[in-house]
Amino acid sequence: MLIAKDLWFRYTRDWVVQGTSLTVEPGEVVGLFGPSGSGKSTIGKLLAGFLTPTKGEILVDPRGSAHPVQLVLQHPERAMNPHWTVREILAETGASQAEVEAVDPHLVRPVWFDRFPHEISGGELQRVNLARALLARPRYLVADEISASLDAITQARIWHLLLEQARAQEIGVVAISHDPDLLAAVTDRVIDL
Ligand SMILES: Nc1ncnc2c1ncn2[C@@H]1O[C@H](COP(=O)(O)OP(=O)(O)OP(=O)(O)O)[C@@H](O)[C@H]1O
Repeated sequence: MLIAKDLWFRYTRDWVVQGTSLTVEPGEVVGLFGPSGSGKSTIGKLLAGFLTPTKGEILVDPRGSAHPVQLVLQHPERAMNPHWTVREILAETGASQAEVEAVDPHLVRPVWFDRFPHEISGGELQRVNLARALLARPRYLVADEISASLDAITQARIWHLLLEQARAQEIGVVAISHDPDLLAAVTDRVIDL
C-alpha cells in the first residue's frame, strides 16, 4: 500500500499542500483532481520522493522494488537525453539489453529502438517514457497529465497500455488530471482537492 498521511508542503511562505492524506492499494487506479494551482503536481512529486514533505509522512510497501514510486510527466522530451537512442534511454533504468528488447511491442515498437527522440512522434515518445518507468519495476506509478498534449485517440491508446500493464503487474496508479471525463474513464475513484 502507498500511504500519504497528513502531508503539508510549501515552496516559499504559503502552504501549497495542506493536510492531504491518501492511500493507494496495489493495482488500484486513483485519480487526483483539482483546479490549476491546487497542488496536484506537488503531491505527485512528494509521493515519488522528488520533494520532501514539510510535515506528514509517506509510507510505501516496496515489495522488492528499488524504485517503488515512479513519476511520469506530461513532456517526455524534457525527461530524456536527446542524444540517446530509445534503446539507450530504456537501458538507463539498469535493464539489460534482453530486458529492453522484451518490452511489450505494443508499448514500444522494436523499429524505434535505434531512433532518437526527435525521430518518433510525441505520443510514441510518451509510450517510451512509460516503458522506461515500468522497466524500473515500480509498485506505484504517478501519471501527471501524461496524455494532456495528445489527441483523443493517442490519449486512449496510452491509457489502455498503462492500465493493461498496471493490472498485469499489480501496480497502483495515481492519475493526475484536470479532465474529469478522463479520470471517470480510467480510475477506480477520484480524490477532489
Ligand atoms: N518550484 C516552485 N516554486 C515555487 N512555487 C511553486 C513551485 N512549483 C509550483 N509552485 C506553486 O505551487 C502551487 C501548486 O502548484 P502545482 O504545480 O502543484 O499545482 P497543479 O494543481 O498541479 O497545477 P496545474 O493543474 O496548473 O498543473 C502553485 O501556486 C504554484 O505556483
